[in-house]
Amino acid sequence: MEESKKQTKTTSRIHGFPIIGETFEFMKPHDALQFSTFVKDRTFRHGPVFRTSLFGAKVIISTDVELNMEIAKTSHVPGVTKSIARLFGENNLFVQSKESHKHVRSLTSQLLGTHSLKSRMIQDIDILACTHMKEGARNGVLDVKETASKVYILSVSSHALSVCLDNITTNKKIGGKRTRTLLERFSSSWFQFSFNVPGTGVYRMMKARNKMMKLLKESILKKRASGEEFGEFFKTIFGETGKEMMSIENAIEYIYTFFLVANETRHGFLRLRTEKEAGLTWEDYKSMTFTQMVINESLRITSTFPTVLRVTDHDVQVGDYTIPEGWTFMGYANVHFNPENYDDPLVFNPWRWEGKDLGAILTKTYIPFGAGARLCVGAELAKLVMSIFIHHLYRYRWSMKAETKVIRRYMLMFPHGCDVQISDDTEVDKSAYSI
Ligand code: HEM
Repeated sequence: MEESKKQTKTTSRIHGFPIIGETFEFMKPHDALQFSTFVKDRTFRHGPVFRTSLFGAKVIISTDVELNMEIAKTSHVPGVTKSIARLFGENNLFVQSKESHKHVRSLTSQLLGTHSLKSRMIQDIDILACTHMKEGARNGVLDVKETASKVYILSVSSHALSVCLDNITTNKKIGGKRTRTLLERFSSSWFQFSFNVPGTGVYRMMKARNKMMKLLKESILKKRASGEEFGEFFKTIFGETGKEMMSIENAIEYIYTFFLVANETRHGFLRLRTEKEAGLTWEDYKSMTFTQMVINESLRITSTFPTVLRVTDHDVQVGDYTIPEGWTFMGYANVHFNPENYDDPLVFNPWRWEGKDLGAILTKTYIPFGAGARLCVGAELAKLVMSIFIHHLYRYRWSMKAETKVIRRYMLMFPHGCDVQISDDTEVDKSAYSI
């Protein structure tokens, strides 16, 4: 059957130049709290589902909630650009096959699930957030994005990746500064055409990736050869019984995935330096009701990017729409901005969450972490880190710098950094502070 006949309700032709298609319009920076003009204009002209061509791929963009949910449930293949697929690697179990994906998701749930957060990670996150904020207050300035990224990567790494990180941060050939440079190569090249030729961002990114992978492999093999006992993370991924659940190559790509996702790849590493103080408990976290209302509202209103990203592996029929096999599908969370679901949807109003289930990461009208088989595996961790971060931040006097600007160019961007002025010169009665 011809494509045009198959797609009964999408626009009849793809616009833009050959190969490049509409990539440049799509990637134009826009206000982070608004949908891109690209999506708004085309939805207005062609309806909630339309076709386009981006980064050399045939793409369907949808703001139709039912279609988005159906694709999320029935399509397993992640919809990433070729440059991202290259970055994550061919052996990456998250993308290799349905079975390998199921396997790594189940491992990741053990590593980042509620039990692990509750029993171990909450304390590290608390210490890290507290330490970095104290240091920021001493210096009078705190880069919020960089600090949050450090908290993510270090809280995961202190249990999971410490073997590798130790080697990477102490490695003589590629010490701290070089490592940072390697990591900086990535984020700017995520959304690019996939030509891997010298001089391009993708080429530099792939070189950096190969160096990082080499270091990770060296670290694991060294640790194995030393006969030292592996920590819990490696016992989980390699299995306790000596029967390997994952090859070294797969394990390295798996670990590397977390470098990329948790770090968003452009921040340096700091070590845990403080002694454990009497920290937050799970009960404290669960009682931060207003903080969680703020987080839910922030995730609702900032979901101006596609949260369901797939390549269809079969024809999908929903109502009048038929999405043909092999197309990249980008599902936008328009449902967050529908006045039938949220009164005055463009207003930031945490109180709308009062009395709702604040722990839910997915409902019919709330999809900031995606849905279906590829629902974000870091969602619980993300919410915990954000809560603890806000909890500590509000113990200081702080204000955004006037020049700070947040834009979206598919990814969130902070062209003038994300610094806040911060000091503990405050008369607020901290003992009475509870959010
Ligand atoms: C506020 C923070 C975060 C947001 C809004 C977010 C959002 C998302 C979204 C929309 C997806 C795609 C789901 C789909 O296609 O249906 C996703 C997938 C994923 N996320 Fe997150 N994420 C966040 C934080 C994290 C963190 C902290 C980690 C790990 C440390 C993480 C790891 C992953 C992984 C591994 C996947 C792929 C899952 C799979 O393919 O099975 N995310 N995330």
